[in-house]
Amino acid sequence: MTPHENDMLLRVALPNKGSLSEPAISLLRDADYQVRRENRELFVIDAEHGIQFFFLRPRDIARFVGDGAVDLGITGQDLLADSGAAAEEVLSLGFARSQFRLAARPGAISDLSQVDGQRLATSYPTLVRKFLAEAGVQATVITLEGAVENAVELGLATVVADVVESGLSLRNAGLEPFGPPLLTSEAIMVRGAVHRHSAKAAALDLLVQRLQGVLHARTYALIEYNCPERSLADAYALTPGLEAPTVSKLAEQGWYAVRSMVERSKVQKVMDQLKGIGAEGIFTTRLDAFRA
Ligand SMILES: Nc1ncnc2c1ncn2[C@@H]1O[C@H](COP(=O)(O)OP(=O)(O)OP(=O)(O)O)[C@@H](O)[C@H]1O
Ligand SMILES: O=P(O)(O)OC[C@H]1O[C@H](OP(=O)(O)OP(=O)(O)O)[C@H](O)[C@@H]1O
Ligand SMILES: [Mg+2]
Repeated sequence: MTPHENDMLLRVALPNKGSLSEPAISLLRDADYQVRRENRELFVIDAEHGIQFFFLRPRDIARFVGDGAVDLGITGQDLLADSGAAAEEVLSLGFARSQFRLAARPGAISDLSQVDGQRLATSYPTLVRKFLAEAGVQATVITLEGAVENAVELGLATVVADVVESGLSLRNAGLEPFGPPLLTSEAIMVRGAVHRHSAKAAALDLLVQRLQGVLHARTYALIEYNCPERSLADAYALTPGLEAPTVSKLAEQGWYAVRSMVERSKVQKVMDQLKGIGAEGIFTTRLDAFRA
């Protein structure tokens, strides 16, 4: 492919390391895109789908999308907020879920107002400065690349503001979160201003549709059961599905077969409840792929 032909390709930025990288790549693989990196390539071309995938630092992705250097990218809501980029969120991806919290030594600081006049370490200075300004709190913000929790032990700061998932990193550093989370975050797909009628728009729409399908297939299972006529209304309420359950008459008088989508995380509970209203032969099937 010549450089000119590359101009026709949709440019998609993928995180090259960190918490977002592996799940982002496996999401695209599940949607049948060619994102295999053999030798640490900086980009790969999926010619079949008209896409050039760039592997970039997670922190730079929102900016590249906002600037129009790439058309689409996977990043985190917190990274997008910190970048200040004009990128539009198009899809939540359901991984890299975290909160962004303030933390300090237990007993030292327990309330946002006490942050006033303190030294605060973070890797998200723009996000933190905005939050502090809105809260009317003044603090000296110290920007670090990572391992922010160490800043207190090192005497660099009394407060940290960082990503918290399990809370283990904070506990290991002898720190405790306080105050409300600055935000909750998860991985997202962001887009810039792709022209609606360009060839790229079709590739973009297809990609978003496919990813939505994979996410749906990961979230839902198909549930099927036999239900006595008297319990049908209860059954619909328990398994409303995405639109409506499919119901067909069984050969046995007064019985119906019901098929519906159910959230995977709720399968066992829904089965208990279906049993409770007299349903029988209840089973679920995992979805490989899904399209609304
Ligand atoms: N431990 C974690 N659990 C869940 N999400 C996380 C975790 N650490 C970071 N994230 C999220 O991952 C996204 C990417 O952050 P980042 O690139 O800093 O990842 P990282 O795993 O911290 O990588 P690095 O090793 O480069 O610091 C952010 O949206 C952040 O909220
Ligand atoms: O609450 P936890 O489950 O412990 O996860 C949160 C930690 O994970 C990330 O750190 P990472 O390992 O990416 O190192 P970093 O601080 O250098 O980014 C994040 O920056 C927190 O430190
Ligand atoms: Mg990190």
